[in-house]
Amino acid sequence: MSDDWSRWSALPHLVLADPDADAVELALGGALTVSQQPVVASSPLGAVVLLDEENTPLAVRSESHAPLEALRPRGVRGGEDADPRYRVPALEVRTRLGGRSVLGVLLDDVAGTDELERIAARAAGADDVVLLCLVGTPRPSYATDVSGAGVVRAAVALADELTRTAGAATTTVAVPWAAEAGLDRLAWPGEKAPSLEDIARAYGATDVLDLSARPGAGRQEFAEAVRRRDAVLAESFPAASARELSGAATAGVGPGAVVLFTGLSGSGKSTVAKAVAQRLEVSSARRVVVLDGDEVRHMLSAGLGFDRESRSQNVRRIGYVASLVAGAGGIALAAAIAPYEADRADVRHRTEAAATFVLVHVATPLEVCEARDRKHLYARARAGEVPEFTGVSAPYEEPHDADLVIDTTELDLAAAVDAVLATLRKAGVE
Ligand SMILES: Nc1ncnc2c1ncn2[C@@H]1O[C@H](COP(=O)(O)OS(=O)(=O)O)[C@@H](OP(=O)(O)O)[C@H]1O
Ligand SMILES: Nc1ncnc2c1ncn2[C@@H]1O[C@H](COP(=O)(O)OP(=O)(O)O)[C@@H](O)[C@H]1O
Repeated sequence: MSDDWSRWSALPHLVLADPDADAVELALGGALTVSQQPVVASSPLGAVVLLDEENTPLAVRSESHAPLEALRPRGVRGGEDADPRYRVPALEVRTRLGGRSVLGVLLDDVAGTDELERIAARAAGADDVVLLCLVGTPRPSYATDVSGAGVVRAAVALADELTRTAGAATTTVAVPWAAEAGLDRLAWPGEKAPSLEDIARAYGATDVLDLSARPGAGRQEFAEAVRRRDAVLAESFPAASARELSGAATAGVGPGAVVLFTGLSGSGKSTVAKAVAQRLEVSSARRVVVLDGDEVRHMLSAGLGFDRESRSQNVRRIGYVASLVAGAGGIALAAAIAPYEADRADVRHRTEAAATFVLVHVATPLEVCEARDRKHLYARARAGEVPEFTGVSAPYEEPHDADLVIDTTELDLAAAVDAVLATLRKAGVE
């Protein structure tokens, strides 16, 4: 990893769309050969710093065809699929399994019983099975209702069962790639793009079973059952009755909640919000949406700056969308600096008209946020390169109405998540 920020910060920056950021992570993890360094189609020639959509610097390329150099530990991005227990780089998995006979199974959806049987049959004689879950973007069109994190969770449970029944040690790995992103993205023009099988071999597989890119028999039956259910609801019930019936069968009843995480840049808002989302996906029947300030600024608030008026608009827009999600029964986890009391109050009032509002102050001290300086913004703000930077040259109005205050210096991530979930439960949201 290169820590020499002054060397690369002056280079042109390129924010990558998710499939390109996946390609970069795959390359940094050692899943591609040197000639298959990802192209990142729109990349300018020459030296460039590559960032993900959250503006986190991922890698630097010192000249057009030079290999990428990681700027993040192991090149791993954030996000709900990025649980470090499973998001292990190809090289590390390959090294761990070196010299053994390994069945690599490519999965991009939850496996059915029929697929489990195919894996067990093919695994006979193998020392190891690696379940390679393709968690990249976009999700395959037939499986968009299960998230990458969901596929990993189901595979972990499957791995335990396979280890017992097939007798081969089974591990699960989240692979930052989506078959639908197009393998051509992974090689320079004129170079040979790798196949999915090549990628599986880069993770140490000596035999490959590809179950991706098509729904299994059970999955097709399930889709058919859902279609039938929807048809019965439409034909045999008036709309209002159908809504109640399907709502009772699939989701939490009644309005949901907005959780607004406010605090300085680097305090831990996104990390805690995303971890809470991951836990709620398992424990709650409600749909969960994360609105991350940094990401929102690419779309909903594109073009807005960091002066008081722009921040105010940004936070109120986030609050508006979040309150719609909550009014529809979902849980919106919004992470934004939201430095002004008046804007936070606006979000509270808007939400409380239809749902529950919880304010979480992520009160990690400025010195700690500045020491973390994940995006090197504090250093640049101190150098006068980033004007109006919260905590340095722009104010942060401490909240007096927080439902929960957490300092991520004192609380580790799991404890912070527990505290947020307990606060939600206390507010009556499960
Ligand atoms: N001047 C200035 N001040 C504060 N932050 C800055 C600034 N310029 C860019 N950034 C980056 O933008 C992210 C904060 O955006 P938010 O939408 O959360 O801010 S706000 O609520 O509108 O104040 C923040 O991301 P996080 O670190 O995730 O908080 C910064 O990466
Ligand atoms: N207990 C903790 N909770 C959350 N983040 C933590 C914790 N300890 C260390 N960190 C680190 O602090 C940084 C917080 O960054 P981020 O979540 O993007 O903050 P924000 O969204 O507030 O800017 C991450 O690099 C994260 O790994």
